[in-house]
Amino acid sequence: MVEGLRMRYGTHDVLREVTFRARHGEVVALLGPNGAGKSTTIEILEGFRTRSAGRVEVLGTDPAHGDERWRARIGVVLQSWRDHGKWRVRELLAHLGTYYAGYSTELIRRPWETDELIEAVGLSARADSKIKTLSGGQRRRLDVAIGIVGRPEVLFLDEPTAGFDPAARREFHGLVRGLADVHATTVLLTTHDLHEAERLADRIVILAAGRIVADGSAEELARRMAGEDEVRWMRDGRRFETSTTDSTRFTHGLFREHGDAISELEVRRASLEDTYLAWVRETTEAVR
Ligand SMILES: Nc1ncnc2c1ncn2[C@@H]1O[C@H](COP(=O)(O)OP(=O)(O)OP(=O)(O)O)[C@@H](O)[C@H]1O
Repeated sequence: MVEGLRMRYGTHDVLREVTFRARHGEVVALLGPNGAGKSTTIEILEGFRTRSAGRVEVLGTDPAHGDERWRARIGVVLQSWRDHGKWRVRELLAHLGTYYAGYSTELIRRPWETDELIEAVGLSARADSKIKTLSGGQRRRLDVAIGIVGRPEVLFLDEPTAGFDPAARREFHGLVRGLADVHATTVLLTTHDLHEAERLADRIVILAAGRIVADGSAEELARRMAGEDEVRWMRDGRRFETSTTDSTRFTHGLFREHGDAISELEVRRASLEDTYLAWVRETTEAVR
């Protein structure tokens, strides 16, 4: 839960009145362009940054005052573990898991059993490999395994698929969906990619220039983001152009009125991406 969150660096407001909520077991994508404030938001929720104002709660606790028990319930996927190249996958995960052993609850046994975890992230074939020999995609899976070894109730992923090829991206989406659907993990991830957010998230929160521009399911946003189509045509040797939210109705009217006099009709539908980019542009210009 985030309410009226603000973050200021010096005189620069990076987050202004940011408010949103993630429900239990939901995948929420924080979507926005570079510099929108996504990482800042996620780092405040992880307890790694101190906010300037507003209310924030993760699992009922203010992250600024989260104790070890709270931290054991949170998973954070950081950048790759480059320092542990000589460790083997199973070895590292078993070792990191020991930190969580004292934090089991009646419902959740911590840590995740090492081989089960390795299988869940699709690394069984590499369980005995040294980390430095993993491919980029496999390394990212290991990063996720490290983030979830304590069976977190909430998982934070900051741009998890940056640098992935399309196949690796799709597999990764399956992994994240599985965590939410099978293990009821609440997931908050950041991305620049509208299509990724649409495919993966139950809810999309669009952030631009430190403000929330929109918040809803992909379908809700698609409905709200139905922007204006462009219609072009020729009549009596003249070129016409208009924008309309209902191009079908408009062209019906056009033919009813002018019939055969219409030629070279063109309809260009606004894509979700056009509207997303327009919203981001408007917000960014408004705060300048
Ligand atoms: N420690 C800091 N000191 C001053 N300004 C900062 C600091 N950290 C971030 N900023 C500024 O805050 C703004 C938001 O940055 P943030 O990293 O949260 O954006 P982002 O949406 O995650 O962007 P990206 O997609 O590029 O990672 C940027 O203008 C950035 O320059």
